[in-house]
Amino acid sequence: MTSTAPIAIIGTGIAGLSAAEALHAAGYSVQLFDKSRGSGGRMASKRSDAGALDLGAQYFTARDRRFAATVQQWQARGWVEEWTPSLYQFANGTLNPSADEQIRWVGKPRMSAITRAMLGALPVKFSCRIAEVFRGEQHWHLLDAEGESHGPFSHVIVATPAPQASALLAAAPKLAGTVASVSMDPTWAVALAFEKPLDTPLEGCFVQDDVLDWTARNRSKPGRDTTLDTWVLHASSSWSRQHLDLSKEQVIEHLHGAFAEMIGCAVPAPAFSLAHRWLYARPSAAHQLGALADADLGLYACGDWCLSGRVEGAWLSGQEAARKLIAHNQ
Ligand SMILES: Cc1cc2nc3c(=O)[nH]c(=O)nc-3n(C[C@H](O)[C@H](O)[C@H](O)COP(=O)(O)OP(=O)(O)OC[C@H]3O[C@@H](n4cnc5c(N)ncnc54)[C@H](O)[C@@H]3O)c2cc1C
Ligand SMILES: NC(=O)C1=CC=CN([C@@H]2O[C@H](COP(=O)(O)OP(=O)(O)OC[C@H]3O[C@@H](n4cnc5c(N)ncnc54)[C@H](O)[C@@H]3O)[C@@H](O)[C@H]2O)C1
Repeated sequence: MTSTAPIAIIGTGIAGLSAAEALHAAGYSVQLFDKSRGSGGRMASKRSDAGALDLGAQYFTARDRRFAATVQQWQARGWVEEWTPSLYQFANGTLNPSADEQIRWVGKPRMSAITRAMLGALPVKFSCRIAEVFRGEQHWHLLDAEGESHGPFSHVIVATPAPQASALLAAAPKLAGTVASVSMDPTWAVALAFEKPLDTPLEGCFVQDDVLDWTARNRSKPGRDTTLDTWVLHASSSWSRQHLDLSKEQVIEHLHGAFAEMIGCAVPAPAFSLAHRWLYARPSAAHQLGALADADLGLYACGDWCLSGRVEGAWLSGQEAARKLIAHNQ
């Protein structure tokens, strides 16, 4: 397809932005869309009375050579820093230190700093939920939830969680079928902030119990607001699924209780609390899809669900979508 129309990218999480960066660097023009008010998706940070809180991705590792090289560049630009928490694990009702040698990265001063910087000056429309992707005679067009049409576009990259991608890929039934077979698990996240620091050295903890999966001292990450002692708690996938429709107040109460039982020090009532439900937090299983493409049509899909369900997998999937698109147009 020869065209000077831009490429539409739906989703400004790390996968969509990874694809956007690669395409922009190769000389293509892109137009991004996101239903949210800002970029980041599951790497977004919530601004709150207790400062910015990382409610989704907590840190990320870089095991792939290409991703590791990119993270080095991010570090050189001041977008990320190593986080070296005092790590614990909680299993069989016992809390134990669990230090390791793994390098863990976080965005600085908040997780969303990475996608904010990647977005730079690329054209984007926020608060724009795309409801339909359809093809005209020569080009693609997008219809948003308000009924407004966007286009023309030469290609479309769908970079949303799999369950949100199915409907957008209806023009390519094979891709839509593959996406429909990917299921994703929810995660309830709760943030608690205490006036007085809790009397514990713990800064990150892998939890194996019925309710929790993970807890972290948000303010132990580099560059965070330290006025209050802020904590982020993640419920396990199974608990989250079983309690999907609980009110936020009830979720806070349950997770606060489980946290107090686990942490081994006095936990007062928090000065501040909030809950957030991630409906599509992580793929139920890892896949080896790379990125999906119907290159003849010009429709692509990428996201963490194509690979590992982690920040690294999402970034790699975005790179793969861009690579496939560029290769087909050479
Ligand atoms: C609670 C939680 C904890 C996690 N912890 C870690 C961790 O510690 N380490 C790690 O490596 N990974 C972690 N992850 C996973 C990591 O956050 C994801 O793998 C990664 O951020 C996914 O990026 P993505 O670009 O594929 O998708 P997303 O970040 O979900 O981006 C998709 C974007 O598409 C937008 N969108 C969706 N539908 C539409 C539509 N119709 N129109 C317009 N826009 C739309 C969304 O608003 C969103 O911005 C965690 C995730 C969660 C939820
Ligand atoms: N809650 C959600 O919705 C999540 C969605 C997607 C990912 N989530 C968590 O992200 C991290 C990232 O995984 P990783 O990059 O492979 O990191 P890791 O630090 O290597 O941890 C992987 C896994 O190994 C166990 N583990 C690692 N280090 C220790 C340790 N020092 N002590 C005990 N156990 C350790 C632990 O089970 C880790 O989960 C990962 O945590 C995803 O769960 C959440």
